[in-house]
Amino acid sequence: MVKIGVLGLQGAVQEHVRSIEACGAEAAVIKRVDQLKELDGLILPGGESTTMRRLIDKYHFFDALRSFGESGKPMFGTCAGMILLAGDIAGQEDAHLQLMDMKVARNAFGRQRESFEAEIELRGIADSFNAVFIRAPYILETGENAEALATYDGKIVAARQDHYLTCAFHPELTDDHRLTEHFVGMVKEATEKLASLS
Ligand SMILES: NC(=O)CC[C@H](N)C(=O)O
Repeated sequence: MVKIGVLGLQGAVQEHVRSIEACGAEAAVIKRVDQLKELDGLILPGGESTTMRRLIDKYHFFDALRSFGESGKPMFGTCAGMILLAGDIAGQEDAHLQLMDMKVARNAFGRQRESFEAEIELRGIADSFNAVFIRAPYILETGENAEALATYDGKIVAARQDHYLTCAFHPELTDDHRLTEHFVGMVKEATEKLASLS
């Protein structure tokens, strides 16, 4: 069984744990850097990216999170987690982990639409998926290696690049676990591949 962590510094942590377990994988809340080495994959949850970044620095997670991704272990960033993964953030000089080749815009759906739900198509994953958006970002552009998996209102709201997965909404807040299941599949695949290399 693969073990998937949820970065537990801030945000929607428990809901992701429940969702990982519903997909038949083992889940762990990660609060210390040394816990990362037990993991096959990691979810960066939704919450507040600025606060999360402050805590990442405070608890010395920054380099460890980058190395985790660079070692080939899958990461899934949801909402604020998408902002943390992005290589470029509109209107901001410094991005955070810069593990995914994409430019994102924060709080991008506007004030009138702070939170909403929408049915979207997740390419290759679900024809119709109820997506919960909360002060959501979206992807303005993706690099060559990234593949857009979903759009809403003409904006890219989910993407995959190699072993990185990201979405602008909160898949952990409904009982539809298909996107998390997709990530669990990515983790299984990567774990087998990394084992065969070692
Ligand atoms: N629900 C969320 O994760 C919101 C993200 C938040 N707007 C941010 O910039 O971090």
